[in-house]
Amino acid sequence: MNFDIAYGEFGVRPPVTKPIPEFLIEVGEEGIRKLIDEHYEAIKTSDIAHLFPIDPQDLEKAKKHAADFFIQICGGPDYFNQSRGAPQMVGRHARFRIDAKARETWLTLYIPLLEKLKEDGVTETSLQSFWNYLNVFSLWMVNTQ
Ligand code: HEM
Repeated sequence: MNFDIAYGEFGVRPPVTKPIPEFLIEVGEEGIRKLIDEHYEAIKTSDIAHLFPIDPQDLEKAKKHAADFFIQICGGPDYFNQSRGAPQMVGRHARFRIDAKARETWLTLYIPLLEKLKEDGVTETSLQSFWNYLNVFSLWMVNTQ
């Protein structure tokens, strides 16, 4: 697996490829919810913690919305559209100051979690595809220089 982080020019949104369907098939909806939960838990002690909700109830909501989105983008039911409406991810992130370093932290926190999924038997092809999606789409969320 290649968990290299791509760097782009500020304001440029490279084309994104969705994760392959095998990722959801192998990990399952509950597995994706667990992955997102662990990512948010890891964020709590990182240098991007200040961007995220402190209130436990708000944090649980944030986890649910994010997991709904990832299940949907991985080819599952459209939970996010049903509960939140059109994704409009760039717009939803606009009120947070996300710079290249914040994105790098956000992405890096996924690496040990994906490595753990590999140990659990998820194929490298699926994990690579999910990583590639995160790697490229997270560039879109960088809104601060
Ligand atoms: C692949 C890239 C990303 C995806 C798909 C993604 C997805 C999401 C989704 C679905 C939500 C919930 C939006 C809502 O329901 O209103 C969200 C919220 C949020 N995201 Fe991201 N995100 C990405 C990258 C990032 C990055 C790089 C950062 C910052 C380093 C970030 C910070 C946040 C914050 C602060 C929230 C608000 C949490 C809350 O209060 O609900 N995101 N993101």
